[in-house]
Amino acid sequence: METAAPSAVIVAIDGPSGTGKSSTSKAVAAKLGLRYLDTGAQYRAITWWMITNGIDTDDADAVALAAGKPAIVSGTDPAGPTITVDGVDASGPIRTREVTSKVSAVSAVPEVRALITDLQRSIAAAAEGGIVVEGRDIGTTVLPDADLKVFLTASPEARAARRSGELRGKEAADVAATKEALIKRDAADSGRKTSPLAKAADAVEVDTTELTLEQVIECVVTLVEEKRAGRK
Ligand SMILES: Nc1ncnc2c1ncn2[C@@H]1O[C@H](COP(=O)(O)OP(=O)(O)OP(=O)(O)O)[C@@H](O)[C@H]1O
Ligand SMILES: Nc1ccn([C@H]2C[C@H](O)[C@@H](COP(=O)(O)O)O2)c(=O)n1
Repeated sequence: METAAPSAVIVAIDGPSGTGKSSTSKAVAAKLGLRYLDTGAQYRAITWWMITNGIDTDDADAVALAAGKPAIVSGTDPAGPTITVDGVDASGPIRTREVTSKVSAVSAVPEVRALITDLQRSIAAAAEGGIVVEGRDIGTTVLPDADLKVFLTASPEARAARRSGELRGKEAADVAATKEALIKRDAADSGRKTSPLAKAADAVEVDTTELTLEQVIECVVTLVEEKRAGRK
């Protein structure tokens, strides 16, 4: 595995869905002048490609056979991260309900994980000034030598309320449905055989349930600065 330049700081942020990984990672990267990689977006992108190309996402053999076909490219500017599939902007389509409901099945296929993991490692290695990479298996599998590993958690109620807050004008009943959907997705992501959602043994766990987003960002910035100071 290639490694980034010695001065670069590599930060791995993992955790279940809705714990604040993307918001925190983007803000930390922007504050510290680091690149930013949303690995969930890559799994969503390959899932979207499977759907639009008529591949049955529950057929692991078919998904494995097609996995190498799409070209997925991630832009790592924290002020405007991008994702394209075969040159087409996929940032909108990857956030649909259909993709969200199918992404756990596609991301559980070992051939998909092998390809996307290689892509993630090459992006991290190319980030000369350092990078914040967020996902489910970054600290355990993708970048086990990361300088700092953070595992974000939050109660299912807090996560569902946060997600429902994004859906303007919806009924309160959506909070219950959202909570059920995220618990189901976490169970699938934690239960798969290949690099499941898990906290690395050396990760710092941060429970964000009672914290504002700004407090979480400040906490992670401090952890990165402490690591940097320790390396001098
Ligand atoms: N500490 C917090 N307090 C309140 N709201 C928060 C907090 N952290 C994140 N949020 C909000 O919760 C929502 C989900 O956050 P975000 O997308 O960053 O989570 P995530 O862990 O990346 O989710 P996923 O894994 O599903 O992509 C966003 O609307 C975000 O603004
Ligand atoms: N490192 C990763 C990142 C994501 N996934 C899978 C599992 C998630 O349910 C899905 C979407 O991620 P999100 O956009 O919600 O962060 O992608 C994974 O398996 N490994």
